Amino acid sequence: MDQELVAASSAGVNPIRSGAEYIESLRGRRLTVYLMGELVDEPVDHPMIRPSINAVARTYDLANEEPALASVVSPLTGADVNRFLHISTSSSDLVMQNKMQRRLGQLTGTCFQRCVGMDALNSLHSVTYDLDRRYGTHYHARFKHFLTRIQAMNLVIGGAMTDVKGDRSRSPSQQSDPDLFLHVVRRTPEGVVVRGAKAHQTGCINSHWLIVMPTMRLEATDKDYAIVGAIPVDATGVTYIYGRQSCDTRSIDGGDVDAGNAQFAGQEAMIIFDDVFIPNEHIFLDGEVEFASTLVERFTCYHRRSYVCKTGVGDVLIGAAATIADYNGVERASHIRDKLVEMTHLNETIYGTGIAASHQGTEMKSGAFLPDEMLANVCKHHVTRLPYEIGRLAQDLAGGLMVTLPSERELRHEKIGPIIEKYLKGRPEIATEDRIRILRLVENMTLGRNAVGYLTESMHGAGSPQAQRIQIARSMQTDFKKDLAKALAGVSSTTQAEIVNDLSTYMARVFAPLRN
Ligand SMILES: Cc1cc2nc3c(=O)[nH]c(=O)nc-3n(C[C@H](O)[C@H](O)[C@H](O)COP(=O)(O)OP(=O)(O)OC[C@H]3O[C@@H](n4cnc5c(N)ncnc54)[C@H](O)[C@@H]3O)c2cc1C
Repeated sequence: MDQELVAASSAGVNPIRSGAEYIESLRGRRLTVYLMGELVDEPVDHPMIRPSINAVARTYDLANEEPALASVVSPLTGADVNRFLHISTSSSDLVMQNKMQRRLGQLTGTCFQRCVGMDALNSLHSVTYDLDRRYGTHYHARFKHFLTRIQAMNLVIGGAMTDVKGDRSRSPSQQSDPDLFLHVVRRTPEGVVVRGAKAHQTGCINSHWLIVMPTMRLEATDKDYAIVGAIPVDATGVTYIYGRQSCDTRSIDGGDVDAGNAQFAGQEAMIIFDDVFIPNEHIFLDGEVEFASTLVERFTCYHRRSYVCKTGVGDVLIGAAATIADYNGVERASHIRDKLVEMTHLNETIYGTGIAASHQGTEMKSGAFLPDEMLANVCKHHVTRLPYEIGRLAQDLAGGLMVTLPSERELRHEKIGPIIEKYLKGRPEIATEDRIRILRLVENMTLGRNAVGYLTESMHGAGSPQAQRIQIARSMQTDFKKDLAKALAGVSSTTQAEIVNDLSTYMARVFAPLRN
């Protein structure tokens, strides 16, 4: 076995052959992991982390249970390797990746955390090759050597691309704090030292190695940010700050009902790289700024009338989305403004149908007025859909941080708090805590406790969507509409005047004279 690689990754001395062996390979690594304001002693045994480890373990077991689906003969080792570590060399390979992904989704019902790594490996294969051809460098051979060893040991790779990014309107070298994108701070003959932070990192604590990559197109002034390298998960200087997921503490409440899926879960954490050394043999791009975009491009791919109440809630959500765009420094971007216009358009569509239902109310014999039945049902039917789209757009504007933020305990933590303050900064003049508060509000309204009212209650309150469709079908006067069409097309002898005289039910309300 490759003792150097084993030592560097703290995995066992033999290749990992099963999910159980994979779980054992993660023990005793002495990672620095903060969760809910405390250092985690052994992530493998933590009840909030373990379901995510179980999901990765399933990728190993599937390779044994269905080898044709989840393993493949590697041209690098000549042996069977897990498909997540294989470089696709045919469209069939790519198709088989998708089939394996679909199956694992069926088996775990969650994110099994290995796709970013797989996609990073596949994109780096061609990027390092093209780099060498352009510059006469030797990245491709290095990369293949690294991958061969990873395949032989059957390890998990995490793909660390997304930087914390600070003010989104500024490039890496224009940020008020240079560490808001991972960059090289020192060079030695043996390698480079990097500093920065990567956000939303899927399965990073469950991996053996991380591959850090630039997150966006870079300019000549961003040369030190153009760095791709492999880092063992337990490298000196690496700290993990675990993300909170909505309802995550249900896994420590006892029982296995309320968690919904007690066995499997995803995992995201923020990774702090505090002067981490990468030796030359694990560097796959260094300074070739124009290849950053090549890498990124190759890597990358929503109550009837009274439910107008939801438009008030929607106003708050639109305000939160506009605020986070402001805090991120992107408020003037045309697509951000357009999404705010779209959110407002959808919100006012609910209001418009609701207020029209009331406006077109009819007097009952008691003297009381009844809202228009058709329009009230159309309003509620919109409510079963449009808040979801408004929420989707709010999540779009919020960014992924709303679901991967560390807890308030980390924010208040003596040691980790200042790191959170530094790395979760958006526009420099905005307090990090204010940015976090708005992101938590969007999370609360679209995924947390108040999503109960804004989303699921909108779906089912005052009747589930089908109840409105039945009412709409009853009032939609299709025969009247057919007659209109037939008269104009000349296939009927009924005149327009005769049809107009036949107005009834909903159409009678539509054309009723307005009363002052
Ligand atoms: C659950 C989850 C798992 C993830 N796993 C991984 C992982 O394993 N590895 C990894 O590297 N990344 C991972 N990501 C990160 C993912 O790629 C990012 O969330 C995504 O790229 C968006 O970045 P952001 O979250 O920083 O949002 P932001 O960049 O803050 O975007 C918020 C909004 O601002 C807009 N915006 C941003 N910048 C600009 C600009 N300059 N001009 C105009 N508009 C702009 C965006 O279009 C969006 O509408 C994960 C994310 C999530 C939510």
